[in-house]
Amino acid sequence: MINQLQEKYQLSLLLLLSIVAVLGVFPFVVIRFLEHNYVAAIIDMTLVIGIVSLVAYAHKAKQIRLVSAILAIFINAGVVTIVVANGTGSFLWVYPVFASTFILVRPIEAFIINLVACLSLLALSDIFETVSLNSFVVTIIMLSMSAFVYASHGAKQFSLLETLNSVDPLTGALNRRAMSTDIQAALALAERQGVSHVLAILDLDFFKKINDKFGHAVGDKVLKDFVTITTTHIRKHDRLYRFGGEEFVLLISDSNKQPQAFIQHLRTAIKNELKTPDGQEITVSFGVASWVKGTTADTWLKRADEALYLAKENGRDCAVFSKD
Ligand SMILES: Nc1nc2c(ncn2[C@@H]2O[C@H](COP(=O)(O)OP(=O)(O)OP(=O)(O)O)[C@@H](O)[C@H]2O)c(=O)[nH]1
Repeated sequence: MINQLQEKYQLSLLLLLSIVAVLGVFPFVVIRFLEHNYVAAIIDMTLVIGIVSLVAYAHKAKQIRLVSAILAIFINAGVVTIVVANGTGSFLWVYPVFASTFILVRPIEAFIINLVACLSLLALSDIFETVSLNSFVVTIIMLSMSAFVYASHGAKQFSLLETLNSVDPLTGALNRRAMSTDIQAALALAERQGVSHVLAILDLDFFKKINDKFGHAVGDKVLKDFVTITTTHIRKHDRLYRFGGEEFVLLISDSNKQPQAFIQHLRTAIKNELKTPDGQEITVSFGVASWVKGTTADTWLKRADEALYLAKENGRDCAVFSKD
């Protein structure tokens, strides 16, 4: 969800950049033509057309990160070219272009792109015969450093927001919001490409007794331990979500061809490793439902929940697979 928000934000920045390019650079294309400075006019025109085309492609293909990176390199290369070709007449464009780079790519990437552009300017342009090299170096370092600090701060805040939005604060498992988004994505993948997933609800057995006997704080620790243990036994692409209380959802990706064996292995591993403070084993019941054609998020969870009910009825510490 936050990722979608970030993509929309990045896309709106790209759109803004293309508007600025058209409104800010295009008049110079006309001015350069009128001045018969055709080289500069062609470079400016190439920049405008390149920026607008790349942004249109990003909008259509949703390749926002890739296009942003290409655009960052493109505008830096563009500003170096125009300064080399046009000299001090285009020199001031270096500053807004360097600052814009931090909007397009990660701070460290922007810093490197700026550095390469800066060194290219020093090597290729003769503007430093008229512009003070010391002033240029100091002002450009100040600009890049300020933009770097500001962009890094923004990136950290975004990552914190992402964590707050998608992670259960007690256990560190993903939360229900993330689960809803991922289930929808898994359903779309299954319908489009036949990449199916298995969904399991995991419920700790007699958890209330643990709370009653050892207190809520120990209950909390058991939940945390459960997440740590489970996470070490699932693969990178599998996802564990806290569904509520002592109930968790596991979304297992298609590449696991033997979900039954995997679930039984996981159940045994948790039983062997998850303990009460006095060393008693804690067991877990599983209700498991594979994706079938026509599955919705609600029916998938319902089938897993019904299977879990049967697992509890069967005496707990077991996994029941939905038959439909
Ligand atoms: N410590 C702790 N306990 C919680 C939390 N959320 C829910 N619980 C407790 O989990 C317990 C769930 O109890 P039940 O629904 O009866 O389930 P159970 O005792 O595990 O029994 P079965 O599921 O039938 O095996 C309740 O006592 C809740 O108070 C939590 O965040 N921390």
